[in-house]
Amino acid sequence: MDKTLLAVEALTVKFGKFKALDTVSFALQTDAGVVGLIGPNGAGKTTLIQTILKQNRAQGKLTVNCKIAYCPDMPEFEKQYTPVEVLAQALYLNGAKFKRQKVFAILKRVGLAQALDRPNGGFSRGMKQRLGIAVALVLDPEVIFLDEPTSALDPLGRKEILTLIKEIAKEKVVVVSSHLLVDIQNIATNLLVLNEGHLLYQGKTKDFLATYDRLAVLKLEANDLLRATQYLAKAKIKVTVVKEEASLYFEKENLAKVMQIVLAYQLKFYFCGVDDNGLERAFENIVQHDQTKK
Ligand SMILES: Nc1ncnc2c1ncn2[C@@H]1O[C@H](COP(=O)(O)OP(=O)(O)OP(=O)(O)O)[C@@H](O)[C@H]1O
Repeated sequence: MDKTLLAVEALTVKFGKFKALDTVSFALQTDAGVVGLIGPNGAGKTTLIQTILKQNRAQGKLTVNCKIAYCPDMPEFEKQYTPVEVLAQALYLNGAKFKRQKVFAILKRVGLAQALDRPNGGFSRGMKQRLGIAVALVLDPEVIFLDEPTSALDPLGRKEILTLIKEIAKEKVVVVSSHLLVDIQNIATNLLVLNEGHLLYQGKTKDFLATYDRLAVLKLEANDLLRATQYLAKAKIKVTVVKEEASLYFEKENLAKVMQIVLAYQLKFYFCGVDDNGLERAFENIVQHDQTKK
């Protein structure tokens, strides 16, 4: 049965008179998978993580029924330490025993098997990110918070870390805070959406997209853009034309009709469907219509 690992009720955090978090309530169950924690700059994401890690004074109720680990956006370690030594130190500082087999297994899992004996001072950002995740994993948490895990990485490094996060989330809850909404859309099954200290949404990513992003896109060869616009207008399908992208945006519910027209008139197209930017559009919509704003 799914267990509640962590719950916050009416959590409020003030810095002086300013409320960085305002009566935030949510719960994380064991089956939450990857949870995307998203919100504009200053929304309160870091404050929320720090408060859950008990680094801030807060009003409200915080219930933690599990072990939690945290990895910052740019993890740094004593430069001369090898990954094995970094993990040994983390275990030592947490009063846990060093188990060679376990440490090696974790370093292999995060993709550092080839760098076990190298001082981390020479590691790339991606490797340091992996080491940070390994440190979090070695403490056997049930929930891991990752702050901006892909922001400093190149596209390949980003992809690898996203795959690793999905893999870890098969057995743990991974809360990922990020501004890279395409990444979040790709990995998060659930979302926490914050704006100006208020929690605007918690729930499934797919329900969030269904509610706040109603658009699908047809990407065409530029020569066929005009023809496509005319045929769709004739079929009374409302579209938004983005000429520079040779794209037409329309309501998702018209997808089947649009496909029929595309095929019937043999329009040359690259893509027709729901794209990777849905979360960005949905996020803009919910933030723009935030009713909690005074
Ligand atoms: N120690 C502090 N003292 C005063 N104000 C603070 C403190 N920490 C955070 N704040 C304020 O609280 C608000 C929320 O900040 P927080 O860092 O949690 O936002 P965030 O969502 O993590 O933003 P970003 O995406 O920019 O990292 C901001 O207005 C910030 O200036």
